[in-house]
Amino acid sequence: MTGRPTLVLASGSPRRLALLQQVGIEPDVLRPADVDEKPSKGETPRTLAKRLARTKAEIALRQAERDPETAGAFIVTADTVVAVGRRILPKAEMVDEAANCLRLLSGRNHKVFTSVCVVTPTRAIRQKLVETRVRFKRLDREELESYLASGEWRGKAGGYAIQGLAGSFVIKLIGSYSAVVGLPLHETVSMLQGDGYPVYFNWLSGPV
Ligand SMILES: Cc1cn([C@H]2C[C@H](O)[C@@H](COP(=O)(O)OP(=O)(O)OP(=O)(O)O)O2)c(=O)[nH]c1=O
Repeated sequence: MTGRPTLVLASGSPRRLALLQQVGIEPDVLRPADVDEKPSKGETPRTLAKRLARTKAEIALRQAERDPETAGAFIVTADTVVAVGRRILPKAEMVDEAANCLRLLSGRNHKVFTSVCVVTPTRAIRQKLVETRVRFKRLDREELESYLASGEWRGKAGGYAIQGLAGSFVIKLIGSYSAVVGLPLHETVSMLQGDGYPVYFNWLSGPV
């Protein structure tokens, strides 16, 4: 027993776990919620991020209620979508997809939409959407090829990870850095805290 409510992080993203841990929050259970991430016809990037974060929350809630360890637990889910205008970039799994993404992002502004849901012990679903504008430098062939060779783009929305090598591509960012990595920390913490999760509990025992 930890003396605090149970927290489920319904995500398979190691980045989301690391972000929560960065602010002293240690999920008790990691249980990814699998959803079909394909955009619906005509769906905007913003609507897609909101829909997927919410669907993950609904699935995670159903799973949580079937397990006595997690019934009534806090649940956190999120979804990150990268877009150039209305065009939604894929979560790059193949090198060609990543190359196409990076060519689109090179020398331009793009937007990263991250939506986060918190399911409360009373089973209310709170949700926020964070929009961040990112400007990339122009990437020449050598930069592009070296980045593709690094493999850091794999499994990342838009084919890059700002927390790694691609951090050097960013000229300007307006919004939330943590939201680009995958979880907006300010919004997540304020929702958890607003519903009574003791966010500062672990801070009291010194450096994390
Ligand atoms: C843009 C960007 C995305 N990403 C990652 C965060 C997410 O893991 C991923 C976006 O895909 P998501 O579908 O949001 O998340 P996921 O499938 O990886 O994890 P889960 O649904 O289980 O929570 O891209 C970075 O790590 N850095 C970045 O700079």
